[in-house]
Amino acid sequence: MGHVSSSAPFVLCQDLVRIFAVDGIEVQALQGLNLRVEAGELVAIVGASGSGKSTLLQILSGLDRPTGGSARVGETDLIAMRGAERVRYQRHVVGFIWQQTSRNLLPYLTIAQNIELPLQLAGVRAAARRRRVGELVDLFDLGDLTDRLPLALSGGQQQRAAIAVAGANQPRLLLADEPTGELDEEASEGVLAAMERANAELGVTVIIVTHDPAVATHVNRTIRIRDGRTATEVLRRTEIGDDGTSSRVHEEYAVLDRSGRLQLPQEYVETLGLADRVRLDLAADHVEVYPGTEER
Ligand SMILES: Nc1ncnc2c1ncn2[C@@H]1O[C@H](COP(=O)(O)OP(=O)(O)OP(=O)(O)O)[C@@H](O)[C@H]1O
Repeated sequence: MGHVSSSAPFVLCQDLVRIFAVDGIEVQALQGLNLRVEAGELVAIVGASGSGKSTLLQILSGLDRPTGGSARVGETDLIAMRGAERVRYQRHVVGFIWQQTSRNLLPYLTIAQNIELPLQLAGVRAAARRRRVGELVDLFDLGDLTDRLPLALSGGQQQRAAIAVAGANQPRLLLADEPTGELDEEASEGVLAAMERANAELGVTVIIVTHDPAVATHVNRTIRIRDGRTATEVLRRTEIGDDGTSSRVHEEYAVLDRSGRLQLPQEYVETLGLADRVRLDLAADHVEVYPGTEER
């Protein structure tokens, strides 16, 4: 295994390719995707249906293996890892929250028992388990719900409990696939706030895959995937105006891959009717892109 410099990001995917073969037909779910996430970040991954978001999460969770490229989380090489290391990775490094609320919790265990189970499986002693369950119940406002079965909870409450379960063993990376997909707006807000709390209080790096535009206000970086590649990123930061008031500013960036490739936003392409080839001009401090066929 190669040496990892201390400046490497916590999550690093390079040129990730995932090809599925169905009935002899190949589907390229990921076509050279690049992703960097620093330790402690809270990011969202958005993109149209079929753009490869779930495929990426399956690879990061250790459930699936890419066809090509490299993927690393902390010290773990997700492509090289084998049996025992894969199990250790899934139990201790990543936590996962599914869209289907019913898939995250065992229906015949109470909320407290659900949170305790991963601790039991990890061999945590009874006293420490009780203490940890108490902390998670407080952190995610589950106090009145601990003795209930999952089906006696609302969808939003179930997802908050799912975050507590996923965070029980102090994972370093929390992955959520459409965690608000089955929820109304108010319940979604509660779940996204709980993801923020997990990030801030448990210090876990969080990646949320979603269609939900509301997520943008809860994260500092939104990564848009198109056709299995990273297309653009929106960074959110606080700007202090001349009058001293602060406001949140969103800035959109196109992502340049290691080979210098870039996806232009679809609306630019359509507005200027760009197709096949474009003409590039290098100016002193920027690059200009012109429709290739037009006489100028
Ligand atoms: N196990 C599989 N077998 C065959 N094809 C697959 C498999 N998983 C995903 N695909 C295909 O790969 C592409 C990307 O799928 P993926 O589920 O990653 O997209 P997505 O962005 O998560 O979409 P959605 O938002 O609808 O969940 C799609 O064309 C999909 O049909």
